[in-house]
Amino acid sequence: MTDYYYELTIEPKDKYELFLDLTLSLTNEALEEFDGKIIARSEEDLSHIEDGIKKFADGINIPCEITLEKKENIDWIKQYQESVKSVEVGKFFIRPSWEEKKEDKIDIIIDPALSFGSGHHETTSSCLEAISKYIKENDKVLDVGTGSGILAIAASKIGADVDICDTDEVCIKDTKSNFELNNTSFNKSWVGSTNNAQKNCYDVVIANIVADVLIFIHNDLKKCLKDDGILVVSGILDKHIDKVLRKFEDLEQLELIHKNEWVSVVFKK
Ligand SMILES: C[S@@+](CC[C@H](N)C(=O)[O-])C[C@H]1O[C@@H](n2cnc3c(N)ncnc32)[C@H](O)[C@@H]1O
Repeated sequence: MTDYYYELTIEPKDKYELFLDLTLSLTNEALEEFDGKIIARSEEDLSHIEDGIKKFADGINIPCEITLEKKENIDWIKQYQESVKSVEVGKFFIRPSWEEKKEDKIDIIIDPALSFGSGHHETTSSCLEAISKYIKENDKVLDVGTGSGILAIAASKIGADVDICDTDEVCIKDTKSNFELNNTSFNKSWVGSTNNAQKNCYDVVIANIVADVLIFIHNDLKKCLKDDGILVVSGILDKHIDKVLRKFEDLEQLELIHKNEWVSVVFKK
């Protein structure tokens, strides 16, 4: 890509089609037509076309405004990449694949995609803090509502044995490719929720969903936990925290993490 491109704008006051045909015959570039104007863009200088059109307009005595501008080329891919930033949370450094890893942190690569979970959102970063603190090697972990798979990847990088589920099939697909990208693996995956999970099976269950869904699935979340197991629930707006806490009153509350208006809670069964 060159640093500059040329933009030629032709605005004939009459016989528009004639000018259009002539411009088409003079360049191989795609033309834009807008508001009675013909616009050609090229990384090559277009002054020979400007001259030709001027001579033609003078020859047939039709007024025609012609401007040729040299404009700066913008590298849109570079601009987009610069807008996607890495983030450091707990033991983890989450980065897009085009950024360098950080030596003293556990490396997680998540490229922007449709599924939720880049590490920037308060709910995800609170879960990553909880994972840093509560998950140990060989723990059996279930990530409910895995999204991009970021939390499951984090747990697997600590050495946990991870299962994943999400009601959205696309998320399961994205999670699989993100696991490959991170050169790590999970155990089981399914499209669906905690009602399909094995009972009394997990040392840690993480669910970053929303308050209403957490309330709806609260019994299943508890059932799949082992006795003494840890449950991390997240995605709760602070105005809904009381109604969520009421559903988990039978568990011991270990920690409540508040980030802006978002609350996450860590319980022990
Ligand atoms: C806020 S995203 C969390 C993504 C990721 N775990 C993170 O922490 O960034 C919530 C995810 O939960 C999924 N989800 C919604 N309802 C669910 C349910 N009842 N059971 C399982 N997953 C659900 C959504 O499809 C979405 O991918």
